[in-house]
Amino acid sequence: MSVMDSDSERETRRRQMGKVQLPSGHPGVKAGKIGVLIVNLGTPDGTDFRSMRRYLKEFLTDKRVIEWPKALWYPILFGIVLNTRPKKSGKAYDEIWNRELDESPLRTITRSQSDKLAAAMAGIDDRIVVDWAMRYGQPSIPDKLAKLREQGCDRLLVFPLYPQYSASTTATVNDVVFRELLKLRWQPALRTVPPYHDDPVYIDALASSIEKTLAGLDFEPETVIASYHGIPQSYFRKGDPYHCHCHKTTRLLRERLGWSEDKLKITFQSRFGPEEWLQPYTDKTVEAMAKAGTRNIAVMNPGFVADCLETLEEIAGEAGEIFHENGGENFAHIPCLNDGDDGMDVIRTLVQRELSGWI
Ligand SMILES: C=CC1=C(C)c2cc3[nH]c(cc4nc(cc5[nH]c(cc1n2)c(C)c5CCC(=O)O)C(CCC(=O)O)=C4C)c(C)c3C=C
Ligand SMILES: [Fe+2]
Ligand SMILES: [Fe+2]
Repeated sequence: MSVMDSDSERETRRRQMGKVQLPSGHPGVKAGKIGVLIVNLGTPDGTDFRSMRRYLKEFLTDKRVIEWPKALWYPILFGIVLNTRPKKSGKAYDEIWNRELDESPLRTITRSQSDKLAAAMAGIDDRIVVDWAMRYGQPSIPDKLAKLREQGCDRLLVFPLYPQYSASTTATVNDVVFRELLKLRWQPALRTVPPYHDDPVYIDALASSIEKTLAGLDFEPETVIASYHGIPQSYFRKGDPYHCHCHKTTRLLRERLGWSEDKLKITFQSRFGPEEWLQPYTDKTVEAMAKAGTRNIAVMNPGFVADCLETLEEIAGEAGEIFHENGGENFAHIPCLNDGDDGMDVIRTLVQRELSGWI
């Protein structure tokens, strides 16, 4: 027995261990566990056209992601995007696919983060059950919520793995969780992890990852670019705090490293569709810097908790090519925090903090 001491908790534990005889006709009752569900964006099951189309359809029909009215967006989505994009995106995923496990790196890394978090939490409170899910694709949030409930979790902490809040990422994870709870008679008590863009544990982990990567390079970057996934300008104008969160992370990181604005620049990547997105754009910045005579750069992705298509293919691959094609000499990609010690320290610290009062 670890921290469980009250009579009702002891009773719950006895019930879980099968020591309590329920009266006949009484439905099975499982309770007393605390679920922690970490959630990242999503992943196709394969790089083939059908898998890619299924994944993109789920993703791009989410009203939080594409805010255009259905009457305008669906003819474009079903008439053009879902006929062309699956092939193009499938090719890009092919370049980074984890062939050993036949899955995307995002799925591999998220599962490992969950396993490592489970191991860390087991030493803290044995009622905690850790699991992971994807907002789009598999394993789905509804399936994992059902599994946690079946295991007796009557308290739930959901962790959308996005340091900077955006309606297109954080809110859409929470939406699915809230919608699922609507269906339950016996709902778990619910908490969600808030954005942590300015948390010292996160800023320290980023600084340490920069320092470690730079120490292993055979060149010194004149500039390090902090490249974040973009969102349309219109979302920002409607009040999404994402832009401010990205800027604050970058400013705190600069202060922590003692660097100037020229040494650590902020940019936004992964534009999609015809709208104007947050600027400056990463690809245009890398091109302009190379053309203007910068020879050595490194790019990091502080907004991504795990390496994925957007960091491995778009930045380590494409942005590196753009830099070299325009006269740049040395380009390095600083890996995401992933399941390394610094990254796990961030996840574990936040989970432990948000569970306070429950453990
Ligand atoms: C309007 C479209 C999109 C918005 C808004 C958007 C916001 C957003 N996305 C991430 C993180 C990731 N996005 C990823 C892939 C991806 N993103 C979009 C579109 C929007 N994203 C598309 C169409 C795709 C699919 C890939 C492609 O076809 O290009 C991923 C990678 C997933 C993987 O398996 O590797 C991540 C992660 C953030 C953080 C964000 C807003 C803040
Ligand atoms: Fe995206
Ligand atoms: Fe802002």
